[in-house]
Amino acid sequence: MARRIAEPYKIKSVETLSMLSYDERKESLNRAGYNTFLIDSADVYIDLLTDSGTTAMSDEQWGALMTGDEAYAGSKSWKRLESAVREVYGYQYVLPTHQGRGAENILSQLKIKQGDYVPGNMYFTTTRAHQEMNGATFVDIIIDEAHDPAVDHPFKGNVDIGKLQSLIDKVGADKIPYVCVAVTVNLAGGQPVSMENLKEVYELCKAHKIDVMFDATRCVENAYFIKEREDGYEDRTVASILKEMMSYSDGCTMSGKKDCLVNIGGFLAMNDEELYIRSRELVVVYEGMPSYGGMAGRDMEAMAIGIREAVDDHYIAHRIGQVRYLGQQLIDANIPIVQPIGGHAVFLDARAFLPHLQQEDFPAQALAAALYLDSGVRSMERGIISAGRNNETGEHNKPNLELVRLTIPRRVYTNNHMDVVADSIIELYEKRETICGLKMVYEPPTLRFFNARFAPLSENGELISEENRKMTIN
Ligand SMILES: Cc1ncc(COP(=O)(O)O)c(C=O)c1O
Ligand SMILES: N[C@@H](Cc1ccc(O)cc1)C(=O)O
Repeated sequence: MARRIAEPYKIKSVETLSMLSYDERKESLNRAGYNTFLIDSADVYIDLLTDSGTTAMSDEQWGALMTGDEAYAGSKSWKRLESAVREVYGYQYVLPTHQGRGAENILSQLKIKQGDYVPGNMYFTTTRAHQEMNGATFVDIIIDEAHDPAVDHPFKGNVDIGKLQSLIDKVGADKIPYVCVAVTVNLAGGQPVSMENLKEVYELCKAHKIDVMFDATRCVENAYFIKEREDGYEDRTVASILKEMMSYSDGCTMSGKKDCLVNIGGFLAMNDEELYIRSRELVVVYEGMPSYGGMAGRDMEAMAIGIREAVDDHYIAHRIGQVRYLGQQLIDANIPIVQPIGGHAVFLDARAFLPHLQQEDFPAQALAAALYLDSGVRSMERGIISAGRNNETGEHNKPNLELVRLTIPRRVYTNNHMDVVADSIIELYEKRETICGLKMVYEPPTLRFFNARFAPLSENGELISEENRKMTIN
């Protein structure tokens, strides 16, 4: 029998969870326009909206907050953060930003010219928004398998080298300022990229003098999958695998709110001195001095420690193990989820869960709302709403993946919480045909998923027919 792994930490401080009744949850969902982004956190029982900034910090991180150097210039805390990034990721130059999109903004402004193309292994919302705002067209070069939730592939985040080569042949290397490789791929289901693929992409790009910039947001999780799944890496530490991964890139943008184990922060890193000098100019304009970049000294202290804690082999094994613990319960109950289970989240396949709904009825949005109603568990739509509209035609973009993301915060919940989530989803699946679709009643022009509002399509205005409301908690 495989031995089970327990949390590699013990709990020192706790936060009480709120447990609303069905009627209270219904009211809250109504107020939020059936959009889980708009539900008050005080009304949420188990919050799986995101793994971003929701990490529980360690006692060492909390302790280090007191040592933060809040100097406007030349902060000691910045020096400690810079050393951690250099040591753990291996890049030469580092600039702090308030979070990941601060780094994306600067990179996109400096590298992209009107009419350029930025290939990437599936889009991410904020990343693509910055690329497009600077005049580029995003081109998806992920392998086809990534668009099929049911296909099993150990490295579903891989770049399709053929697609990248065709784009270079078609538009020319001088129209491609950089290739953006996400490790892991959030919207594909937290799927990793293999070391072999990273090497191939880097070699092809170098042959055409194209830069490779990683979206390193969940790079430690990616390194762990390489250790587990790729020949020759099983005996290596995650730290050494991570460093090798990063050597196949020219720089990265980083949202520290994920794999740096902090609640806020980010950075832009690179090896090219000229790009660094130009980026430093923009950091001053958008973020602050290059020795704090939108972060307090104490935040930089916490991040320097988090960067090192994240590459602890016990931490990362438990982290991925907990996501898998939830996913496996759903697989065992025949619930359709994206397979294999990814690094930061379990993704429900809403189309297969609610086959009676059309994609225009927003099945993933409806399922996320129904899950909240059933048990107070908050998740996030990652489907047609997140994909937005086509800039030219104004039509909805219709992604193949219509998913509900159950994102597990780092070091926050126990496996008992995962059991509660699994029970609720399994019960919802049993009464799935009683869940109706939604119509959008308010649509913001950009990143609409954050603030859009919806209403149930049923005649009586109920999302789940009342007689079927079976509560996990009340
Ligand atoms: C893959 C990925 N890239 C970039 C970002 C942007 O980071 P931030 O939220 O810190 O701006 C996020 C999360 O938002 C992300 O998940
Ligand atoms: N990156 C974070 C926060 C976020 C969520 C949705 C977005 O589209 C953009 C940002 C996440 O994936 O959860």
